[in-house]
Amino acid sequence: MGKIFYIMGKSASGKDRIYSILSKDESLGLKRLVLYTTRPIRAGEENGREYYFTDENKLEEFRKTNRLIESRAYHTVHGIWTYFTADDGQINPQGTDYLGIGTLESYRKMKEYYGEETVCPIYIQVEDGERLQRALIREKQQENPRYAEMCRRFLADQEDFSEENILAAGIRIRFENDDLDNCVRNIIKYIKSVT
Ligand SMILES: Nc1ncnc2c1ncn2[C@@H]1O[C@H](COP(=O)(O)OP(=O)(O)OP(=O)(O)O)[C@@H](O)[C@H]1O
Repeated sequence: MGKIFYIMGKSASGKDRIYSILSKDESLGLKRLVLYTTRPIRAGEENGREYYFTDENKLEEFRKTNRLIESRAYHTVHGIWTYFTADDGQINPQGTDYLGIGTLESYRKMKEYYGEETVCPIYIQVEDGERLQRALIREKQQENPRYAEMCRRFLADQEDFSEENILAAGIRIRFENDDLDNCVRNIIKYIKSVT
């Protein structure tokens, strides 16, 4: 049985960067699990790489056909953005290992759907001040920086990823992303230890 390695962490903790490095590592051979979102595509993103950028109609289609594994709606300053995982045929954890990104809540639903032994959490953490600084630098590089949304996410993460919620989700191991290379090395070691 293959594993689904599931990356989680607060905003700007480095999930996308780490995901990108791990997905390219041939020695791991992880297949990318691409989620769906209704949020607008950001500069530098590509449809089908970070996410499938889609709309509410597609979400409803998956819901009606019972193929919606999990969905979460964020009430952003730009309207409601929904992120979701759908059983669209891309996941067949028989021998293949997958790599995905999600939240604590979606991790819980993934465990319900695929079984606890299949879904392995990779929780990334960064000191708050450093993380906010990285978020701001990243936002400034956008064509239309969304500073209010950045702040909203920073505050929302404090609750969503409270210590209580992290422990309740059953997350026991955490990977510190102060130095990216070192963090990735530790994650690779972990992945190889469970596959
Ligand atoms: N170890 C590191 N040192 C310095 N900068 C980093 C490090 N890791 C990631 N970054 C940078 O921090 C920013 C946030 O990283 P990234 O976009 O990967 O975070 P994320 O967790 O995917 O965020 P979000 O959930 O908001 O999309 C990026 O500009 C990234 O290049």
